[in-house]
Amino acid sequence: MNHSFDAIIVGAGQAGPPLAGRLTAAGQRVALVERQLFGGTCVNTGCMPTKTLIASARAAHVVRRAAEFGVQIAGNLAMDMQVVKARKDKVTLDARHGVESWLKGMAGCTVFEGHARFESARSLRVGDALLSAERIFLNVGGRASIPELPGIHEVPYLTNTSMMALAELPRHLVIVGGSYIGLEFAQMYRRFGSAVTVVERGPRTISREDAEVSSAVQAILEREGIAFHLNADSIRFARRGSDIAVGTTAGAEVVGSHLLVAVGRRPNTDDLALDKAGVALDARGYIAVDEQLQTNVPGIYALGDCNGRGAFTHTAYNDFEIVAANLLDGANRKLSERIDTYALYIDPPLGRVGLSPAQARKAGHGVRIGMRPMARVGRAVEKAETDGFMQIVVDAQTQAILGATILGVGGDEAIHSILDMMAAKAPYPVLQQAMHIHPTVAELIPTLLGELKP
Ligand SMILES: Cc1cc2nc3c(=O)[nH]c(=O)nc-3n(C[C@H](O)[C@H](O)[C@H](O)COP(=O)(O)OP(=O)(O)OC[C@H]3O[C@@H](n4cnc5c(N)ncnc54)[C@H](O)[C@@H]3O)c2cc1C
Ligand SMILES: NC(=O)c1ccc[n+]([C@@H]2O[C@H](COP(=O)([O-])OP(=O)(O)OC[C@H]3O[C@@H](n4cnc5c(N)ncnc54)[C@H](O)[C@@H]3O)[C@@H](O)[C@H]2O)c1
Repeated sequence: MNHSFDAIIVGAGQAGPPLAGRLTAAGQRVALVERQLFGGTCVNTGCMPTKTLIASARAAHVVRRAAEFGVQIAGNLAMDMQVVKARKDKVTLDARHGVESWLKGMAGCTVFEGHARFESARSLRVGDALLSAERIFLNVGGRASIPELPGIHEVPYLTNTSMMALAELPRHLVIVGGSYIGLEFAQMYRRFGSAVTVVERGPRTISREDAEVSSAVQAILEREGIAFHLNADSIRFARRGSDIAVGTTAGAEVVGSHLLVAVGRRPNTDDLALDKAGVALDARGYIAVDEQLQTNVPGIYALGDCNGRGAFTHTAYNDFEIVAANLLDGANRKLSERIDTYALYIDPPLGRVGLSPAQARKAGHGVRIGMRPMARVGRAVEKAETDGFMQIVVDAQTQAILGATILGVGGDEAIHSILDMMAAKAPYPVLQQAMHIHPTVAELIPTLLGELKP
């Protein structure tokens, strides 16, 4: 069957559904294709389920510390992993059904459930249906990358996706990959009560961060009892009875009951028949896009994780906003105008915006830096959560705020105070002179700016 539309959207992740909303509201006839779960990674196997599980893990952590706050609890703490999973499943399912029913009830939007493959630059096949349109938007996301490491196919391994079905407490969870996914799961399962070991090939965890952030994060996690094997240059896997042995360095191995592989993600670009449309990939296999998110083929756009220009829900959503504004509102928004920002949801969280000190120096800025341990932040002291530090980097000549790091309680929220000033292109004295609410973490940001050092 042939179907003609004004636009085809492939993928119901973070950019596709809101784009369908804007295009149909503008009177366009839209086809939206989803092959698996509405809401994509964030809703089903990424942000939402992990942050829900992290909330359960934090509850356990707070209970363990109860006596410090004068709260006496009789008996031992016990996790009911069935309840933990059921709570996570409900949050995920509610969100998935919300996206699905929104799209299926959207006037002007026809939903096709199946795998889409290009037949030409203007058409895609989904099962028996051949869809054609002048504009095609790819929001196909990515999946866990599983490299051909020695022995990987001889052992049962988990990814962020299969972790979602786990309803038991691993005796010993070994996590290969010490970055965002690995560290969030590491602390979560340690707090649930598992022994946890992180095996990382590089010399430090979260290697995109400055070394002082990596070491502070590792120290926080080690204090909770998580073991780290860094510089693991002999990663290999073997069965040991019902357990799994993970080779780390020459002659050394870690044996655990469960294995999570979290060594990065790859885009879902290999099964789209992009060659039939002539869409070019970059060297890493991501769909190459210009400042407006358009591919080398006019009329075909790529949004979200599949374009390699961001790897977060907010970057996927921002891609949607740029495309919608340019196509429907006559704007000229550009990808390069957005400011990098994200959080790592260990507890306390790591909030990041813009350049780190090392990145700023590398980019040629003369820098001044404000730095304060959370132990000198009243709000953190009151809450007895004094791990971490806050740090801000400004340009010594222009007074522009270049970036900031808040590793500490409330860091994921407080960082927005700095992000928004950067978006407004305000020089740092504007933020320094703002009166902030006491007692908050953010109230120390003006203080930090009064303590800048070269
Ligand atoms: C464990 C984990 C935790 C995370 N935590 C956070 C976090 O806290 N904060 C944050 O900002 N980001 C987080 N992320 C990243 C975030 O989930 C992703 O950046 C985001 O979901 C990307 O959205 P997207 O729309 O690009 O793609 P996706 O959400 O992956 O959506 C793509 C959709 O396209 C569909 N699809 C693919 N190919 C086809 C095809 N050929 N035909 C039809 N349909 C197709 C897929 O089924 C999928 O539904 C996390 C990721 C993981 C894995
Ligand atoms: N809070 C958040 O926003 C959040 C949370 C989780 C994931 N995410 C997104 O998901 C993406 C993927 O996260 P990730 O942690 O899987 O990947 P990553 O690319 O950030 O890190 C992969 C890690 O695995 C290590 N590694 C690679 N090969 C290895 C090997 N053979 N043996 C041992 N270690 C190896 C790397 O050195 C690196 O530390 C992130 O880029 C992020 O955008 C975001």
